[in-house]
Amino acid sequence: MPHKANNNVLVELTSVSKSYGNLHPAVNAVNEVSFIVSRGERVALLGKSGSGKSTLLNMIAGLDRPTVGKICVAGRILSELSATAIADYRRECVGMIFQAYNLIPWRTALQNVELPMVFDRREKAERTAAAQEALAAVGLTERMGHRPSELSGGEQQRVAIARALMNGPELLLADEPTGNLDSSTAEDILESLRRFTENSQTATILVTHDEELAYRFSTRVLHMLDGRLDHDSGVGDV
Ligand SMILES: Nc1ncnc2c1ncn2[C@@H]1O[C@H](COP(=O)(O)OP(=O)(O)OP(=O)(O)O)[C@@H](O)[C@H]1O
Repeated sequence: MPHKANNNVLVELTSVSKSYGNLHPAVNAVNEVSFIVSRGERVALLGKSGSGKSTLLNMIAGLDRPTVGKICVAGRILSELSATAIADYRRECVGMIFQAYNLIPWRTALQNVELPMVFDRREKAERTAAAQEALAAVGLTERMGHRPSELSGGEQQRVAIARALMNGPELLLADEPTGNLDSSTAEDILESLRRFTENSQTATILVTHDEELAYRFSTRVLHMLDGRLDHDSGVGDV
């Protein structure tokens, strides 16, 4: 029977490994990892410090390349893309959020959110309106003119979410996004991320070492251990 393509598959990793062979002894940060993420899923990558979570996320983001193995996202095989095509992939397909927010300190919230649209064909006024709408969606209408140092940690992370969603990504990647936040602010942030996957054409992969958070947030938890995928549990399986 001919193989039937599953249009729901957004991310597919096949035997992905990453080693830092120039070090002695060589470090196998990620070892033979394979998994599929379908549209509509919220997946947590859970593991202890050093288990390879960030390395894996960065490879899916196109920030780093596997030593061996294949990563396919939204029909693009990342290892076959040129540097320009990887930049297009990152801009068109991926939104990324980090624990440290990574906002530009001398720019306002609005300017930070407008930033990913610099290559956009839209008029400046249209881009500003889109950024205002994104900030309103995360509840920051009153804070648009503030710089990061004038915002709380939770507000800064919401600006980072608005920025990550600005180009309409299919895949949202979040690396310990609530690591610096108190629990109630963290819950607000997770709620914003959950809303993203309400549109079933998208998916989120969230890296965390916090087991409770992983199960609370996601529909599926991938356990990493020493660079390997230890097990894969649907929420409700445990
Ligand atoms: N650029 C690098 N050069 C050499 N080794 C690296 C590099 N980046 C990561 N590693 C090593 O790869 C392994 C996995 O690191 P990684 O940051 O992916 O783990 P992690 O699970 O995200 O950890 P944490 O939760 O502490 O961020 C670690 O042993 C780390 O020391």
